[in-house]
Amino acid sequence: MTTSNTASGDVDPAVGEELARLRDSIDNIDAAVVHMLAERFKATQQVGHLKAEHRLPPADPAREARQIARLRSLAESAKLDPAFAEKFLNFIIAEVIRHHESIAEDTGNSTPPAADRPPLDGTRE
Ligand SMILES: C=C(O[C@@H]1C=C(C(=O)O)C=C[C@H]1O)C(=O)O
Repeated sequence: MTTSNTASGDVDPAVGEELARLRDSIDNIDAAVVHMLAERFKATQQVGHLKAEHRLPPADPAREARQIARLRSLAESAKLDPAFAEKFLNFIIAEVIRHHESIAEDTGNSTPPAADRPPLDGTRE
């Protein structure tokens, strides 16, 4: 078996260089994720204000179901675990819904609990 550590306990310089190169790449990706999330939240904040203004409910479960199906499919194509992609999207959406609820409260336009909400596509049973 090859070892990447020297007798003194230091990491082999070649391994250290490879680790640093990979970590540079990870740092760039993390920065891109943060910037993309910031842009996404800017857009969802606008949706939150639009919904509050028009007394629409903060959450739209039908839209979420479509997004999850789409993201799972994209994840499969990209060889990313679809269950992880779904959990990640749900985590973000939960935060967005919290923002929308607080925008609605601040606007004085809170909507009734989910069971009493009309569907967003305009259909009523
Ligand atoms: C942003 C919206 O509001 C909520 C948040 C969503 C999201 O973060 O993608 C999707 C659906 C809604 O539950 C929306 O209705 O489009």
